[in-house]
Amino acid sequence: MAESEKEAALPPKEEFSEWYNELLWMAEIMDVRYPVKGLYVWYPFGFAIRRNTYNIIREILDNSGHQEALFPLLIPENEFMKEAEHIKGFEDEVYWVTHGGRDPLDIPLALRPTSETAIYPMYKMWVRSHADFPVKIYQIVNTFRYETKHTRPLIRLREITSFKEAHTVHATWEDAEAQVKEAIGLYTEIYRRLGVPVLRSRRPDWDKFPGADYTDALDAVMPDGKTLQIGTVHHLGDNFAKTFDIKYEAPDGEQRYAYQTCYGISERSIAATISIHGDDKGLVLPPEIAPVQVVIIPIIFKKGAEEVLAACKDVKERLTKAGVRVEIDASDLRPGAKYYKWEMKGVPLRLEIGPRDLQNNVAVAVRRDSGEKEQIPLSEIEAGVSSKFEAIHESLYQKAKVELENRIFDCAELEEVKEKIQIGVATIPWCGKRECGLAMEDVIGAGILGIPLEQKRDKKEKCPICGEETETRVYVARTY
Ligand SMILES: Nc1ncnc2c1ncn2[C@@H]1O[C@H](COS(=O)(=O)NC(=O)[C@@H](N)CS)[C@@H](O)[C@H]1O
Ligand SMILES: [Zn+2]
Repeated sequence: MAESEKEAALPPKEEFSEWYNELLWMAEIMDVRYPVKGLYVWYPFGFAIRRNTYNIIREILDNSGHQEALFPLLIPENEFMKEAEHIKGFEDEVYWVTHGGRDPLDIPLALRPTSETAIYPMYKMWVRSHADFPVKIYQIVNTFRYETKHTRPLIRLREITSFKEAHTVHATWEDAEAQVKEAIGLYTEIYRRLGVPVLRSRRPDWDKFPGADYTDALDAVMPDGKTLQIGTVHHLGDNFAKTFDIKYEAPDGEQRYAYQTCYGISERSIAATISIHGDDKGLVLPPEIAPVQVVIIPIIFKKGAEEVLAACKDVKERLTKAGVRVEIDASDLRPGAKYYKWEMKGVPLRLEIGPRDLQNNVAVAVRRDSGEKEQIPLSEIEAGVSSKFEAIHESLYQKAKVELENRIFDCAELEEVKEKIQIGVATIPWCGKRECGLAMEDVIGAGILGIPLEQKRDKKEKCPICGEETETRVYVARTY
């Protein structure tokens, strides 16, 4: 895209919605002009962020006993329609393929909105004995949901292009429960690697995944105070095992229904990372996912230009050998225009090298997140750069954690909740009864997000609806 096309300025971040849309375009992450609502195009730069992010997800899953596989996109209607709860949950969202060429298909095929009904008929054939457990398989695919709410790139798509879904099988309800806990831990670690702090909570029963016993979720708090569900872990009980007849031979020779979990992350992981770390100048990327981690800017004067360029090339070679993704910007743009361009793209570290720096045998390192400038001796450039990366990641994560803490408000009554959820997440006591929860949502005009997974139950308070004593507080928030 020509530089001139992007002369439009990036709005300030506090105009979050406009900032977000403009940034996806100016940093060349997504092109939203594709002529189907809810479908968007990954630019190469954005796609590199996706690749680096999903490398982290794969690493963490593969190192915890998961295996990656791949199941078909199209699901025959008779399989899709088997689990009543699941259907109810997805009936209005599923796309159907009804023709092959001009011939109507005798069995319509669903485009997977999620893959339980594609995978579990196969699990029925694969699972034989308790010795087969735990099955821990995941796939990273595109899924399709006919979302009727407002679609948004990376946040609410009709084609979810980066849907990582894990589907596990176990002998007992308790084993599945332990797997849910492991998955929550793995997701928390994935988000720590992205510098994104999360709220972890159990969704209220009326908000759980269709066909699940319960749903635990990870939410990020976005700069506008709304929460974004960036990961969910579902305990499926033996509901799907009964529907798809997934049985195993127990040690005592008995045939038993299996217990299952499933858990998913989508490109919302990237939406949260961009939104939480970005600033008025554009992207601020955690080094591990930045497509360009270091940009070298030669400071050229007539005298000594060759030496400077030669030194820049040498630094680039050494950093490349050390596994760093590095570019030299030797274009004829003015230095200020170069800084603008690479700051927009969130390059974590800029190295400036001019004739004086050469005399002192240093490069000037400028951090994208803090703007801090520091000289690094050229002889230690690899170690210097990698320690800068660690400092940047740690500082991004700490800053985001403080920001999150500042957006959680313990409220005493519902009126205060209504006010606080305009800027963040409120907590309020809840007796746990459905009618009180739904009544609360009516009064507040927003949903109960969930019961925090780690909750200090140290004092008795009163449910604001029925007055019953309770030790439980819930998160309440506006959500995407
Ligand atoms: N329309 C959408 N666009 C982008 N991400 C979405 C969309 N719908 C859901 N997601 C993300 O996908 C995650 C998993 O979706 S889900 O419905 O909660 N769970 C499942 O589908 C289960 N089968 C686990 S994979 C959600 O937590 C949310 O982060
Ligand atoms: Zn109550």
